[in-house]
Amino acid sequence: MTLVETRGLVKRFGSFTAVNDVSFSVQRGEVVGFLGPNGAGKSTTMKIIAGFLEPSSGEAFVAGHNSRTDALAARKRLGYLPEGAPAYPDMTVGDFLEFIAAMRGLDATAARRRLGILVERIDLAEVWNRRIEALSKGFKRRVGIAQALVHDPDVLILDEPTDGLDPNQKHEMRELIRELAPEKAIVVSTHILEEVEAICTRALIIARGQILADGTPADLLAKAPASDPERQRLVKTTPLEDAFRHITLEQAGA
Ligand SMILES: Nc1ncnc2c1ncn2[C@@H]1O[C@H](COP(=O)(O)OP(=O)(O)OP(=O)(O)O)[C@@H](O)[C@H]1O
Repeated sequence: MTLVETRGLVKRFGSFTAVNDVSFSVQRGEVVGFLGPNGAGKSTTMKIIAGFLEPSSGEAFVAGHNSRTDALAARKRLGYLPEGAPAYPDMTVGDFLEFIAAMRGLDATAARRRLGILVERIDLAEVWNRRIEALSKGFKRRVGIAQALVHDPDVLILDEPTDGLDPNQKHEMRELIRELAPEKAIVVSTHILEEVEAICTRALIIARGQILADGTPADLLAKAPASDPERQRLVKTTPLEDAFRHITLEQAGA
C-alpha cells in the first residue's frame, strides 16, 4: 500500500531551485533512506511532505491525502521529526508530550497509556520532569522521536534521527526504526552511509534538488565503478561510499 507519494515536487526560494521535480513513492514496510550532500534538498522535501512548507509546484500525498489541500487528514497519519531540537524549550518533557497527545486528540486515559509505552521504549523516564532546553542533544532527539510517535502514525518522516547521538544511542535509534518498520512507511534522511545499509530497504540519492538514484543498497553498489580494494584500504572508504561519490559527483558531471 502506497503511504507516501510525491509527484513532480518543485520548491524555489527566489530564483534558487532547492527541489527540482522530485517524484517517488513509499509503501508500507519500506524504510527509505534519503541520502545526499549538504544542501541537496532533503529537508525541504521532507517539510513539504509533512505539510510545513508549500511546494512551488507538484504535490505530496500522505496515505492518499494531499499534504497541502487536505493537510489535517494528512497530518493525522504522519509523524515528523524535524531537524534539530523540539519546539517549546521551556516545557518539561512530560508536559510537552502530554500537550502533544492532547493536540493529537488522545483523551487522558489513552494519552497515559500511550506515553507510558513510549517512555519505556524510548527511555525517557529519567528526564520526564526536566526542561527540554536543559537536555543533552541525544535526549532532545529522543523527545523529538517520542513526539512523532504519540499518535502511532502510519508514516514517519525523520530528518536525521541519529544526528548528535552517541554510538549506543545511534544503535538504539536504528533498532527502534527497524522494529517500527513492518507496520509503517518510513523516510529517514542521513549523511551516514552505514545507516542506509543497517536500516534502509531502499535509498534515494538526491543532489542539487534532483533524485539521481533510487534502489536498494545493493542496486546502488552496482552503479559504482568496479571497486578498488586497494584504494578503499588506503583512503578507508567502503564500496557504498564509493557508489555515493560516483553517483553524486561523477554522474552529475561535477
Ligand atoms: N527558507 C529558505 N530560504 C532560502 N533558501 C533555502 C531555504 N530553505 C532551504 N534553502 C536552501 O535550499 C537548499 C536545500 O536545503 P535543504 O535544507 O533542503 O538541504 P538538505 O539536503 O536537507 O541539507 P543538509 O544535509 O545540510 O541538512 C539549500 O541550498 C538551502 O540553503
